[in-house]
Amino acid sequence: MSDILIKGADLVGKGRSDVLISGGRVAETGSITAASLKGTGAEVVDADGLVLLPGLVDLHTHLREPGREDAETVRSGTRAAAKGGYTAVCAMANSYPVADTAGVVEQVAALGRAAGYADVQPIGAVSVGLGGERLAEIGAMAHSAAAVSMFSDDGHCVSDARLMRRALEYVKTFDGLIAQHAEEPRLTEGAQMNEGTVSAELGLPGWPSVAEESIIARDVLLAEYTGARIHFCHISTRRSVDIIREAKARGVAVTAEVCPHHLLLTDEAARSYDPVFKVNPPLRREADVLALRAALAEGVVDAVATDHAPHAPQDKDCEWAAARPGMLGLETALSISVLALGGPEDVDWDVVAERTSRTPARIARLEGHGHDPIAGAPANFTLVDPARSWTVVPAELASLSRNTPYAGMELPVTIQATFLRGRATVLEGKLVEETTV
Ligand SMILES: NC(=O)N[C@@H](CC(=O)O)C(=O)O
Ligand SMILES: [Zn+2]
Ligand SMILES: [Zn+2]
Repeated sequence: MSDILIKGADLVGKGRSDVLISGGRVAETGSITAASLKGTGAEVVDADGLVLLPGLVDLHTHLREPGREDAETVRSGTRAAAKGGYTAVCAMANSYPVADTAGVVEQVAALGRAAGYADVQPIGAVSVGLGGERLAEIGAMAHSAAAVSMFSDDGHCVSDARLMRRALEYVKTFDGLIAQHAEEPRLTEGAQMNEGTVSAELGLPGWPSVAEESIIARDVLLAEYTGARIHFCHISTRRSVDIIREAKARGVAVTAEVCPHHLLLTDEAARSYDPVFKVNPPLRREADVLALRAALAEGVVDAVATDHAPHAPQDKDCEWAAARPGMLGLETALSISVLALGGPEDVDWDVVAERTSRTPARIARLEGHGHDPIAGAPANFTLVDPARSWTVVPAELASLSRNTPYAGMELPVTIQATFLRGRATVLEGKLVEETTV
């Protein structure tokens, strides 16, 4: 692997510098001339006008392998991740078979290594088969080669309070984390979209905010009682933010993520009856979007997570009620995050780095990720052009699926390059086709 000299990048928005990468780590920063490197064979990457960020880390990715390789594979999903500026993704457990044993999580991690586009950290299921009844082999997954520290039944809520209590007590023994999909199932039976005036007008059964908020309130109390860490997936309402803010003020070990689509889109989109806008939790009201944006800027919401949820055409190109919930996210997340945090000209890149990389890396205990470019740091970075916008063309996405809600939209900022431990996975905005680990 040859050395790489990144010339003239704006380091996390704090000023221009060169960065020399050698042996997968940052060797040196400052002013480094190409001439002084003569003979070392360093590849020079011109980063004039580009912002260098720590490689993005996604706490919530559905890679669909094993089981639904028609919608996504570990390889196609991590290629989408690299294109989106990600160097690490946490793979949700709702595959077929479910990732509820050491064997499955080890397989997913191995597929990630073989593909070589981003580090894949498997998330283990909380309950056997996501059934919500018996704890999965949490200890075996934690102690496996995949070293699982995050557990989630995502797609389903751990609605049984006793099971949640036991799961929290268990993961606390090894500093693990439960990531909860907060949805009280009795309040969302048959639900199709956010419960409100739009659902009433469209005649679609509603998914009320309180179904999310009541579980978050309960689980904050269980986390406080057990002293364990809890993380809330894809929070979508203003009152969820309030509950989390209050819990944090009391010192409860709670963290939360928000998805790009909940920072931009509202339930008005359902008027099109286009199932591309069907997602769980559903798109909410403008007031929720604004509260989530403010909470993300403030840090009450700790991280942006994509909830990248690829679906095959037959599961999306059908009537609204029959369609599966979920939308693509990896290739558009940074653009939407920048929009939600003030737009490309006013955004604080340090806040972007905090919410999309450093904090999620800390939450998932991914020690090699979320580091700024200082000497000795692992070279997991992405280079962003803040001045170049792009138009989302579904057919051009690296994902195997096409269910993006942003088709045809012009979005700010483009990913120019991504480096995974000093090796380019994306260069000049394009995937590097040969990746050898
Ligand atoms: N978000 C979704 O609408 N769908 C997710 C499941 C989930 O995140 O709950 C999926 O796996 O498709
Ligand atoms: Zn979920
Ligand atoms: Zn999900």
